[in-house]
Amino acid sequence: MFPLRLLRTARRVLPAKSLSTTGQLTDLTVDNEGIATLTLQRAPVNSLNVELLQELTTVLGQVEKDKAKGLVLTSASPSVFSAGLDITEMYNPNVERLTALWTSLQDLWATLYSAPYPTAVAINGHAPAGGCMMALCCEYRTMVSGRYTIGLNETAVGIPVPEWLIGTMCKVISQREAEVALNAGLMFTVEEALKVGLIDETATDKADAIEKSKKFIKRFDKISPIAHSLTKQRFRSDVLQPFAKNREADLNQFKYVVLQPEVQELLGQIIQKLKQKKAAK
Ligand SMILES: CCCC/C=C/CC(=O)SCCNC(=O)CCNC(=O)[C@H](O)C(C)(C)COP(=O)(O)OP(=O)(O)OC[C@H]1O[C@@H](n2cnc3c(N)ncnc32)[C@H](O)[C@@H]1OP(=O)(O)O
Repeated sequence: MFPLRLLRTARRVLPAKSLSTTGQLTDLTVDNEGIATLTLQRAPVNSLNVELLQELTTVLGQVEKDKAKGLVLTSASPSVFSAGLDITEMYNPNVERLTALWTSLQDLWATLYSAPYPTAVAINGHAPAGGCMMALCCEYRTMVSGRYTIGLNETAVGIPVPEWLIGTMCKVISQREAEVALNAGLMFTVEEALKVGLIDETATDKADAIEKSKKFIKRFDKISPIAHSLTKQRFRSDVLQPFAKNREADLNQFKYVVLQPEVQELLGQIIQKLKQKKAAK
């Protein structure tokens, strides 16, 4: 039996900006056709800390409650969609905070992946790890052309890719392409991402990416919300259902791995490298 929240029975078309909210770390606006745009705005690189993850999940709940026609996800940064999990949250962590980080990530993934409204993403810059995860949850991906990269590079930072995220990736690109990329933590250029189907189309700039995302959302104008949401749910339930059963084990595995001395050492080196890179700019 599907949870009731996954069924969508009606849309409301609201006046422009009527749902507009500005949280600290995100911004939500709604245009005059009822399409919501959710912008990540945690400078400098939208790295996902506990607060950003929780705010995103709360805002997605609001988009659902207010029956927006659909959602476009994007970022306020000129060159980074999201740098993935905030590495400083995983280095020398407080275990309670580490638990909150992973459970908040699980909540965000489950909420966005099972969103009953149409979702699209305007990827306006780099999208490693958690950035790629958010993009993969959406039904349509447009990425701005440029020297950006996208992919699940978790193994390169010492973290195994969780099963639910492997499942999410394998719904988008072939299992073979996913296995090769995820085992080695490979990132795709925009051209490579288009070739393997990780993104659906390229855009010239952010405005173009948002326009293309909205065009995708408008495809559903003549589709019944209940038909869309239930069909989407049926495509995704084989990833969502095992996740719901294994959340606790998934959390324990993440904490076990992150707290290993060699993973802590690697995370420390990555933080150091990022600092040196900044200093060399
Ligand atoms: C769904 C996840 C499931 C499993 C778990 C996965 C674990 C992870 O997600 S680990 C994170 C993986 N992310 C990365 O490996 C990306 C690391 N960052 C970069 O490669 C680059 O920063 C960038 C390509 C995203 C952007 O490059 P750019 O030149 O524009 O900016 P920088 O000078 O490198 O960085 C600016 C600033 O931001 C800090 N920073 C960058 N990434 C992170 C991060 N992931 N967490 C925390 N902080 C980050 C960087 O240190 C700089 O900070 P300062 O301004 O204070 O020096």
